[in-house]
Amino acid sequence: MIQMQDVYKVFERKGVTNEALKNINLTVNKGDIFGVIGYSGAGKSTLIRLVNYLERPTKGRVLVDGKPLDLFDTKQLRAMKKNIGMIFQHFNLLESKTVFDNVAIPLVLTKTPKTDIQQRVTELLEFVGLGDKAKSFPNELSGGQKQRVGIARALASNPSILLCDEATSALDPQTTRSILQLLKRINEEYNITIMIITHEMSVIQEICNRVAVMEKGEIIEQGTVLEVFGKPKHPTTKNFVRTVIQDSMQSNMKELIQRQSAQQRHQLDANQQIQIYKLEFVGEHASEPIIHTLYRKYVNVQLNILFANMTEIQSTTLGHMVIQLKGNNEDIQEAVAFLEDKGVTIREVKE
Ligand SMILES: Nc1ncnc2c1ncn2[C@@H]1O[C@H](COP(=O)(O)OP(=O)(O)OP(=O)(O)O)[C@@H](O)[C@H]1O
Repeated sequence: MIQMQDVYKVFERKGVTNEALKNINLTVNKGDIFGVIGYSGAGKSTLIRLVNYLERPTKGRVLVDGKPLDLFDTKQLRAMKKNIGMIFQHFNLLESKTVFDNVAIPLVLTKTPKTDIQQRVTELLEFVGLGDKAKSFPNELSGGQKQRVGIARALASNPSILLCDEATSALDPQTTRSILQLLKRINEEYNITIMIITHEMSVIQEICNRVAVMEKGEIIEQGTVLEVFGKPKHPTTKNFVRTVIQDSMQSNMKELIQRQSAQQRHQLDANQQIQIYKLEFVGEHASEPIIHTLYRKYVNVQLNILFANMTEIQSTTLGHMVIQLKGNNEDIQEAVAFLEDKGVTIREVKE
């Protein structure tokens, strides 16, 4: 478990003060794959570097497995660092050493017997899918393979925590996916807690169970991935979510519908109206035939689906829909009440 309590980090250089982290409070539970997302300069790298004490907080406390790092002596800090592996965007491999020797580095540093090193490195290379690359040099590998070496090296000392600093940012989408799947296996099979920093929401969507969104050194929103993707509150979070979930129509579609609705309104009977609503479904509501029931039950209301999208987050379906309801006000309100009763979040869209 990793905890940060009221953490601040201020950098001072040549008389210039830079408040990189402000009032950070977060808990990463054992077994989590915890994502931290933010734009460049938000403070993500500084935050993750506090966990293995590459940076020290100016104020506040970082605890690993309930123990405050600021109270550790040198020996305890060394043991803590052994317990925390880290992988990097640019892999940080030694070009002059073979794949085998790169993975062996942490074990050589801790004076592990040669036979144990041989066994452990061979086992790790098999695990990351590089069993046949032991004698290769980093410049003979693809980006994805280099990151696999980085992962094997980070696992060499049997850590219980793995920190990933933009680990897939230099990789193409397909390679990114395979590396993320490998991280998921590490989390599940070795029960390693993972903390990932990224600027890509697709990374969070793919493997994280919890997420914190950072902006200008602060955490502006955090929660389960389902909560944050389902109901983002802060405008920056909404922008990130929109990069992976299309929750509304494109603007040219909106204009077309506005024009059509305006024309239809001219032809309405005196007591009729047209209303447009945005619906959000989460979990089991997304799989129930709610719209079908609405259509069958409220025969005086004409239903028109203008937009629909379903996304899977953490094995739960998230649905977004825009519908047009035409009828008299009372019937429309009854239909809306039915949807609310079914747990659908519904909001009228004003044109
Ligand atoms: N060693 C340092 N000395 C001075 N300022 C620093 C130092 N490290 C980071 N900063 C500053 O702290 C702020 C946060 O930087 P950080 O690298 O943590 O952000 P980030 O979200 O990881 O950005 P990026 O995605 O671009 O790496 C920035 O304004 C940066 O210039």
